[in-house]
Amino acid sequence: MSAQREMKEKNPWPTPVTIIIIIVIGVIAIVALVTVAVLQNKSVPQKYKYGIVLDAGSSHTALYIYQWPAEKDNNTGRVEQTHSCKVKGKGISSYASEPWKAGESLKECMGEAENTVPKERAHETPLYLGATAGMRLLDIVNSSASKNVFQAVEKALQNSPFSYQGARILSGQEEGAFGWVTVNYLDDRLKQGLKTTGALDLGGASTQISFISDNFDGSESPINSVNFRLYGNDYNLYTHSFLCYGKDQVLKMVLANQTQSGATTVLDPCFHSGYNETKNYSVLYDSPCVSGRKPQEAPEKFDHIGKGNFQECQKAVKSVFNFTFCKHSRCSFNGVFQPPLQGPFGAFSAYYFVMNFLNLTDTSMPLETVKQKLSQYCGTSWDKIKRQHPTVNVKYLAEYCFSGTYILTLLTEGYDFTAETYSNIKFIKKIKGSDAGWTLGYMLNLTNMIPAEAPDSPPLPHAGYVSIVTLMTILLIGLLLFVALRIFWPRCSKKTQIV
Ligand SMILES: O=P(O)(O)OP(=O)(O)OP(=O)(O)OC[C@H]1O[C@@H](n2cnc3c(O)ncnc32)[C@H](O)[C@@H]1O
Repeated sequence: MSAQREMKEKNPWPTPVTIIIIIVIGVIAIVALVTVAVLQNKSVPQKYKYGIVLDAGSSHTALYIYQWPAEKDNNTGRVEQTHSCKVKGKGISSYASEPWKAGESLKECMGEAENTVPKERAHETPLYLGATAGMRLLDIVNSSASKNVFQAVEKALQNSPFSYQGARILSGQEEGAFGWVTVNYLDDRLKQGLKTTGALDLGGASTQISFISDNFDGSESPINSVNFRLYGNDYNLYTHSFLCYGKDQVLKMVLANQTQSGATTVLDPCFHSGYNETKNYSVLYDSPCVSGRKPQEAPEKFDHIGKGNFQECQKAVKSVFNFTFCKHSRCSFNGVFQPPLQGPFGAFSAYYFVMNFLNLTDTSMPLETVKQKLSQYCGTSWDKIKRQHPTVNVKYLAEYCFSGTYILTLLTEGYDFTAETYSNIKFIKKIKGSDAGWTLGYMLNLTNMIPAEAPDSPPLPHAGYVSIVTLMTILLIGLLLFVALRIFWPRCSKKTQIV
């Protein structure tokens, strides 16, 4: 009896039971923590928000749908293109005489947008339409026709389930700057504050060049300067848009230069030998880029006959650039200021379509070789070209010699890329699944998706945080168990000895 009392005084708890309880609690805690960690890190179905931009270009309209993670609205989620749709037919500016058709033309792509954006998101999905050089030109020659086209387009878009935010003509400066934002956003250069890529955009009616130059602070030519503060970095961008220097308008200008005498036959070095089409003077001179030069005594039609000569084509193309006047320290052409070229460049839209067709996107190829290959292509007969490419749109096919020659002339003579700096250009269509062009930059700007300051980011990602808490708790429980065993185990041993 006294021995039993002594034992109870020395060892007041039922030691093995306590240990078992501690172990069970410890195991339950570990299982609970691991379960929480696993569940927290399990991917849940992503919810997205959407934005839609219609690019109403001179040659055609395209619709782009962008998406970004819904819970990352605070400017940290990545915006990506999820769908695009090419509107059938020509650009909206071609509907000047029957504006209602401009609205009608958008219906099919708007239908695709309704099928892509989840119904419950539609009412909060912003929808924008931006028109570029085609509408800029129409606005110059016939501003009331331009207004009518916009009215028709607005009517069609207002009837959509999306949150329509308006349709307007972008300035050339905006087109250049937003193209630059798109390229650098998609390359993750803005968020990380990396050196930026310049943007070269070739459309049907205008062309843009935009880049950051250490030698440009905007003071020499303020109209070419756009200032941005993005993710905490300041950018002073040089940008210029050349209206009428898109490839369709330059083709008109080159042909206009060759038809000044009002000839009935034009032997054109930029078209393949064997090419022969009868064309209308009125169609050739219907644009404000050439209309002032229409010969007075022009017949109704002319025979456009190909000669297929690259060197002569280069001369013909060069005639549309004016290098004779420059009131600045340096100019590209037509008296437009341009600082020295700097950095890598992404060249997209028609730059890519044309160079890709010609198999000339590899800019590590010496410039001379590129010219030789193009010269060979231009010298190929029209019959052979058609036979080699039976599925390619004949209008494009007939123009690739001219278009390639224009691109090389614009880059080298116009912008001053040399044999050395030509390799700084990369011909691109898409970056990480999104088309290169002004539309994404435009939407990012209008939805304030790029903050001026770098957003505060947590020191650890969520998964890392959960893992560390789990690890620390396991270590703590282990330590507790260890201490408990150290305290109680000797007593247990002693107890057996006593008993
Ligand atoms: O910016 P603007 O000047 O308004 O023009 P756009 O928006 O219509 O210009 P795009 O980038 O859509 O197209 C540029 C040009 O490339 C032409 N184009 C489109 N696809 C092409 C292809 O596969 N091959 C050759 N040319 C193509 C198109 O007709 C235009 O002349």
